[in-house]
Amino acid sequence: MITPLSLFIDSITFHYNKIKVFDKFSKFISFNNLLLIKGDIGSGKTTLLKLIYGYLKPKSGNIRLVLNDKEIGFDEKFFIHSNAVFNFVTGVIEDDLKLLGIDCSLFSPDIRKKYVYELSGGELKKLIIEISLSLNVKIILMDEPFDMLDDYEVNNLKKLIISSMSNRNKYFIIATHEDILDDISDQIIYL
Ligand SMILES: Nc1ncnc2c1ncn2[C@@H]1O[C@H](COP(=O)(O)OP(=O)(O)OP(=O)(O)O)[C@@H](O)[C@H]1O
Repeated sequence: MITPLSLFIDSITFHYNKIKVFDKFSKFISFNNLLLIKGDIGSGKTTLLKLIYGYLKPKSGNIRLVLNDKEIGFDEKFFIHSNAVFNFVTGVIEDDLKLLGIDCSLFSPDIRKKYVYELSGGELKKLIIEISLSLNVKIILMDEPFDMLDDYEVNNLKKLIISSMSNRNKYFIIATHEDILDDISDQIIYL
């Protein structure tokens, strides 16, 4: 049986210079597999995801993910950017796989020998999602995962998320303006 993951957002305030995104925002949510973050354009979905991951720090308040009474560490999470190019450090896919400590043979030479710029936006997004699933991390955070994917790929990605939730015991926190995952989510934060 899966153990619920708890997200504690305790009175956080965050702003970019003069743009205030969160003002003493609080939320406590416990979920089994999939938490969605939804809201209008510019409502703060990406910012909240980055705060949960730890890319950004709140100016005040605090934010924690807790599993089995233990706070989740930075190395137990993986963040997938809305523009997947930002997930690749070296630009050579094989070198990035090595950096992440991934067995390169899991990926075909046709893919791993390529440079990031040789893949389309959709191909790159699929690749980074496959990479994240092969990592030994519990929690995968995704920012707008369906951008740049066609209908066929959107459905494949949904199937991949469903199978990873049940077979690999992964937790997903996904910021999206799409409704495609609503029916399989445990909880939704609306901003
Ligand atoms: N690096 C930044 N510097 C300044 N302002 C920013 C920065 N990033 C985001 N913002 C502003 O913060 C607010 C929230 O942005 P955020 O990207 O979190 O929203 P979002 O809900 O993810 O938007 P979208 O649906 O368009 O992806 C917006 O008003 C945006 O203009």
